[in-house]
Amino acid sequence: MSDRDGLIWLDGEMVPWREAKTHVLTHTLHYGMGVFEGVRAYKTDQGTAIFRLQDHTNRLFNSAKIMRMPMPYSKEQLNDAQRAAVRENKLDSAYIRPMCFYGSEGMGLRADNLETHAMVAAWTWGSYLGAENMEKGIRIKTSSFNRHHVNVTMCKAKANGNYMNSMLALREALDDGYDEALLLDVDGFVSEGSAENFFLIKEGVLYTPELTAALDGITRKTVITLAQDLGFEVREKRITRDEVYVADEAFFTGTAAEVTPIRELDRRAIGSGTRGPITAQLQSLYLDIVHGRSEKYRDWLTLV
Ligand SMILES: Cc1[nH+]cc(COP(=O)(O)O)c(CN[C@@H](CCC(=O)O)C(=O)O)c1O
Repeated sequence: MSDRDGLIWLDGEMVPWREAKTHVLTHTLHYGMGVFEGVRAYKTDQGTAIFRLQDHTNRLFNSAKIMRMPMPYSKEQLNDAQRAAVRENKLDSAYIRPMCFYGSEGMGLRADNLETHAMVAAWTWGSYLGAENMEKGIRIKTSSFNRHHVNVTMCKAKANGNYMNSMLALREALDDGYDEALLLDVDGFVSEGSAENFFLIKEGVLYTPELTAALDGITRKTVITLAQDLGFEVREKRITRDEVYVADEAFFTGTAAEVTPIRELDRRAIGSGTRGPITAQLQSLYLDIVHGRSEKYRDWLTLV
């Protein structure tokens, strides 16, 4: 990722991509206390637009607040940085990664002179779980790793260090031949994917786990709104893995994953074993919206 042309926003300046470096004694590199976002910009007939930019920036600031990381920039500055990262790199569509981290001002857990730095990079990133899987659906397994207990790390913060749990779960799933992991919470109820929120559909009703150990996903919020606008009932509840086995449909949501159908959990086909009809309807509407093809939800788009 480091050897490419382009520009990265770093601490208020656009710097050449290859020069956007940090010291090996960067505190976050050692201890994982940093916060980040995953944001997508899409090509629309009015130009390139970022989906729910303000919501993502709000969550970034909330994550920093939870981690008690002082933020040296305003929300407006971070919004402008994300728009600039897409625009200055001349990207029609992009995955945008804002990240705030502690620098190399000090080492050790007791370092009291740390400064928060901020970077924003943007690059082209296609379908997160494979274009063909957006129709066929993915195969997932229940992970042997639980999602964090809500009082171990802070699950409403999109914090760098939380993603060791995600990587352990995802790598186990991939090694076992699956496309993604489904993580249970410490009580054994379904929480979320390694980088996605989870939904199932049973007899026309959508169910999604109560947030607790899961990230408060922006795509999850979006899909709940869309489903309700389409007249579907959406319930947040504790979900067991075997409720997924006998569900009619299931899917993941996320900025990177968008709306990705799940066709199988733990070698049990879900419903017909492919993308279900309600999943297809929500996926199609979501993709119309992010590409600016829906007037009703245009407020969610910010032109770069
Ligand atoms: C743990 C987790 N849960 C749910 C979500 C969905 O949240 P939202 O994007 O606001 O709908 C994400 C986003 N995962 C981001 C990082 C992916 C990565 O591989 O890095 C993303 O989708 O951009 C998570 O990381």
